Amino acid sequence: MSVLDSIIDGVRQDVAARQAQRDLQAVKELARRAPAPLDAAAVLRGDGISVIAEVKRASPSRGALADIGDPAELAAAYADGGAHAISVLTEERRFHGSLADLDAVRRAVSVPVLRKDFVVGPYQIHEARAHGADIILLIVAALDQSTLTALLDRTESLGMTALVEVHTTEEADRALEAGATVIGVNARDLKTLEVDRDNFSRIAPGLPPEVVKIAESGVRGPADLMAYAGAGADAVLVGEGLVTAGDPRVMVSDLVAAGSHPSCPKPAR
Ligand SMILES: O=C(O)c1ccccc1NCC(=O)[C@H](O)[C@H](O)COP(=O)(O)O
Repeated sequence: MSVLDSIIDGVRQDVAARQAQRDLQAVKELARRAPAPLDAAAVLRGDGISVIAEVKRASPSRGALADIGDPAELAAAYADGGAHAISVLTEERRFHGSLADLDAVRRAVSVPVLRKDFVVGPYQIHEARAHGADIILLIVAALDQSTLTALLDRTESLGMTALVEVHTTEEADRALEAGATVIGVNARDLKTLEVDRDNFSRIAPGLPPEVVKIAESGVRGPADLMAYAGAGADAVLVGEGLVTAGDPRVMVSDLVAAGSHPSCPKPAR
């Protein structure tokens, strides 16, 4: 079984357990009562290269990454450093995340918040909204085409932004066919877990100019952000580099400064 398949297997079990406690209608009702979502796509396509800073406790490739302490404090430090959005891993078994982390981060920051998980059905989208998320991750490799399209439509019907993640040009074509307007190219191969930053420059130039392009994984400092910017990124998503940094606020601030420097390339629209 591949790493992705085994993660999805656990996620399906965990979603079923939560749904047995609180059914879809109840979660939809909580989502309806949540404050309106922020326009994350507008934030991410703004001036300069946007930085999405991730609350990431552990990963399948590295195991435990850092004792991040209070996720609210970490997220507040990211926002203080100028992060344009915060990503929160909520998958429990391999990333040690939780919906409690999402709640804590939502309360701590006013920038858009991404629920980063392995979405397999509509329940998790309403759940994300109920917990205050503005953005949801949809991984093309984990979804058949009709499910991807239905989940994208469901996300947009709730006023949220779907970040559709691809790893290959074929997946990018599927994302576009489904109607994705915000596409993340992940440098981490989901089979080998190897990070290849050049994956972005192989795929992003083939995406339409109006699509918001996010370079995911492998950013360890401003030079990586600049390289992604040169290949057409509107935004970068950074996890491990930040949670293992001595001072995450300073590292975010260095990334934001690099991404807004006049010498930093920005995609022409
Ligand atoms: O991080 C992993 O090991 C991983 C393994 C399998 C599926 C997804 C995985 N990571 C999720 C992500 O996409 C990253 O958390 C995100 O892009 C940030 O990457 P990084 O800055 O390299 O931590």
